[in-house]
Amino acid sequence: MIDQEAIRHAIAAVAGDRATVRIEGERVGVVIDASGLDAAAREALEARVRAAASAPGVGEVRVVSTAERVARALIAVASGKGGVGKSTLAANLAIALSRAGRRVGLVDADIYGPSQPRLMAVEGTRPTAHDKTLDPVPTPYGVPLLSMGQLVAPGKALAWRGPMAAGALGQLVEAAWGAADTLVLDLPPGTGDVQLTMVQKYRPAGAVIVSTPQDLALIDATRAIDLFNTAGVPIIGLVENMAGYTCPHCGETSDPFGNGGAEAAAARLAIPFLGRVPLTIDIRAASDAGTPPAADPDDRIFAPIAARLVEWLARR
Ligand SMILES: Nc1ncnc2c1ncn2[C@@H]1O[C@H](COP(=O)(O)OP(=O)(O)OP(=O)(O)O)[C@@H](O)[C@H]1O
Repeated sequence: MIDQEAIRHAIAAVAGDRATVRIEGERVGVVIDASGLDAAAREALEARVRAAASAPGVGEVRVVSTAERVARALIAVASGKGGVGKSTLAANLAIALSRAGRRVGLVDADIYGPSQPRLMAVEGTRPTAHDKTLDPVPTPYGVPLLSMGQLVAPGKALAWRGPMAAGALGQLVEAAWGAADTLVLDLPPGTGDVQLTMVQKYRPAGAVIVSTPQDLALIDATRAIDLFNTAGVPIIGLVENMAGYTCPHCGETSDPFGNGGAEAAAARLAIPFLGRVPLTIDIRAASDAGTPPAADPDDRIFAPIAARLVEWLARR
């Protein structure tokens, strides 16, 4: 006969209320809640629990720790319509956030035109899977990636209805992201059913709205904001892309669509203005070549926007 009370007492003495104990016959099973412990602390605690459980008469001791759960923030990057540079921004923000110290993964949910594999220089690389869980594809920029484009043939997903797209997105979001604390989510452009289902199902911590100066005039950005308001997702702020044209020859910036419109629009909509990204040939060429400008140590465009996101994440 083993002394169950004594064993429970000994385990509680070393593990407090982290341990859940089950004793059957001469077998002792212990589940340890390892949240907040690093690998070394978890192993040390497991060893102490094992020793405490190994009382006279005990035949077998099994100790398992629940995997450390990482609190992961999902940041949606969205736009009211296509072609405004949402994917470019998502890729560069993911890299800039990583350079700012966050552990970042990038999820490309754009079923209409998944462009992240090209932007992140891993076109043609397929993710592997284990136990039905996808392994994100490493990229040269320290930000692992999973893209709808890696899962389905080009054009196949176009006819998907909201729930199907959200189901596929689930596989990407719930992949083996390991220690990543931030997932940047490149949403499909527009504000239809597909986007709403995705947002409701995977509840991002916050959303970044991308728009061009002319897009703002067309109120597409307002619709994107409405989508998140409907879903109860906070808006982190607005980024103006293709703001002013910087001449590659003389370096001078001109504003064919006027200047300051986005800031005024953000103020009117009562959302923070996160910054402007100029329209430059360099950004286009770098995107096509799979060398995102945010990876450049001299980047002065995306780093300040990422700094505002880091601040927002720390405050929430
Ligand atoms: N600031 C910029 N300067 C120059 N070119 C840019 C800039 N931002 C985006 N582009 C270019 O504009 C095109 C569209 O950008 P991108 O694919 O990022 O837009 P999107 O909003 O994600 O579009 P889609 O709706 O197709 O997903 C790309 O060729 C990209 O390189």
